[in-house]
Amino acid sequence: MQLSTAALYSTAQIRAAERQAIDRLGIPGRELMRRAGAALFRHIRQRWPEAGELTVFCGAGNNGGDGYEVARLAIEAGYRVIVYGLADPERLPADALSAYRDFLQAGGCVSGFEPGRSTIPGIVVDALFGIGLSRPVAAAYLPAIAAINAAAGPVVAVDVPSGLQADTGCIMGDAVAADLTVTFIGLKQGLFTGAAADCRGEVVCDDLQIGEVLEELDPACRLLTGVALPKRQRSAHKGQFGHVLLIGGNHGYSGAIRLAAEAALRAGAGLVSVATRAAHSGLVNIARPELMCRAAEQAGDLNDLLEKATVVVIGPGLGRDAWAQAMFDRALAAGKPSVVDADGLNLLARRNCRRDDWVLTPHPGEAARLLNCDTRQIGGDRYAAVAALQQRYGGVALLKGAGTLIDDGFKNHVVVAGNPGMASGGMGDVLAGLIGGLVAQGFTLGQAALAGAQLHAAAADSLAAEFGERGLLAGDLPPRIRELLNR
Ligand SMILES: NC(=O)C1=CN([C@@H]2O[C@H](COP(=O)(O)OP(=O)(O)OC[C@H]3O[C@@H](n4cnc5c(N)ncnc54)[C@H](O)[C@@H]3O)[C@@H](O)[C@H]2O)[C@H](O)CC1
Ligand SMILES: [K+]
Repeated sequence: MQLSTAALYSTAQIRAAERQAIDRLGIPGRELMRRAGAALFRHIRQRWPEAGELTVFCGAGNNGGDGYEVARLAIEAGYRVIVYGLADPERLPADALSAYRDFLQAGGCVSGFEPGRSTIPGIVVDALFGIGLSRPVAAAYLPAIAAINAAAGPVVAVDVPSGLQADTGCIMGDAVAADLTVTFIGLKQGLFTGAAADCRGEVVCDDLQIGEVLEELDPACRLLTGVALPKRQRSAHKGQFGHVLLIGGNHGYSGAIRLAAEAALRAGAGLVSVATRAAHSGLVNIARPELMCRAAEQAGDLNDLLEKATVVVIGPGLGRDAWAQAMFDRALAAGKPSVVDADGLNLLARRNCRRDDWVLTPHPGEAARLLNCDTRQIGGDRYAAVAALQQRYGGVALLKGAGTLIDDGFKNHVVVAGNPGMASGGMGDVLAGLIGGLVAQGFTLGQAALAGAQLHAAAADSLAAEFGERGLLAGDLPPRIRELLNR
């Protein structure tokens, strides 16, 4: 399996790279800032070649220094430039203070920002905060963020959209919604998960010519951008592609297990069996005769199915009643590689056991139950949450949501594909079945989770591009997944 990925870094790693560049390569911080300003201006001119006006909002740190740099370059290029200083420039840190003084030297001047009165013409540059934002944005800055978001012109975020925490992707009170983020040195992990999807716009990275320093760092995590599955041998037969057993579809939820089972088939599993309520066993394979369907009303009804299964997917439409508990306990006792989703996770939260041979696929609410915390805490730091899930329950933890995270205990990956059209019932069932179908074919749990999450989101993006996001149905995905995984 071929994965296409990009390195993502923590702010601590970016700062370490800056220090290395300064100490080991002998590149002064002020020079790095000059390069940052030049990169910013280059991207602005490339993207908006007709523009001639810039409004720059500068904060109290070196992010603000980058703002003064780009303002100076714009003045020197003949742009009309307005700069709003949200903090006293004379108290800027050294590199930024030097950039500010060069800006004045070039004929620039700083205005005070007056909400509702100050004009914001042309391209808007957000240089309020970068990687230095660590706590909720101070109230004095909120009107400026609101004004930037209300501006008519395109918004360019310097390094990180201000208000977005660069390690967690959490919005610290309010955040700039940028059309373009020009980030420096390396991609920050917080740009690609959680609420960052509403702030980052398009992201371009300029390494400030110190990329060599980053290469020595082990990236905090990796951005998954593509997956390619190996071609099949001509002599292959279905026995080589495993047998998925899906357990779920309690009263009122037969559709969930049906969606998961179809996804397992479309993933390429050799055989797919469904164990569900007797009342549903005749329904689930209507219009999908390839599915084998068995009534299971007590634990013993699973015995022979578990024996034959390569992988078990437990949870879609399972419910939490006595039947669900019996199915869950029996399935776990079989000790087969498993994908645990939906109510399977809610039952697991009651037991809190740890294994190495399962993939857990919670959404934030299920993750909160598994970690006995509040859903807000999950959103507050999704990276910490997925790591906590993996450490506590073992195996592979996959935390769904914008910027799905996958932690296999060794490496953390982020899936940047996906869109709000996926916020509809059954999407999780399809993902669970897809991952099960990939495990059945011999991919490791980690590979199946990564490829499943990527293919699932990429299929949703492909369909949304063709038909729009609203009205995208979980059942639309399996055929498109099949197309993508054969490319
Ligand atoms: N040579 C270099 O260091 C380079 C830095 N680059 C740019 O610098 C920023 C990081 O700068 P830093 O000064 O560390 O922090 P920030 O400017 O991001 O912001 C911190 C600044 O804002 C104040 N602050 C922090 N949190 C809050 C808050 N919640 N409310 C209000 N004010 C807050 C804090 O006191 C500081 O004054 C990096 O992102 C790059 O843009 C260059 O790009 C490369 C060279
Ligand atoms: K910024």
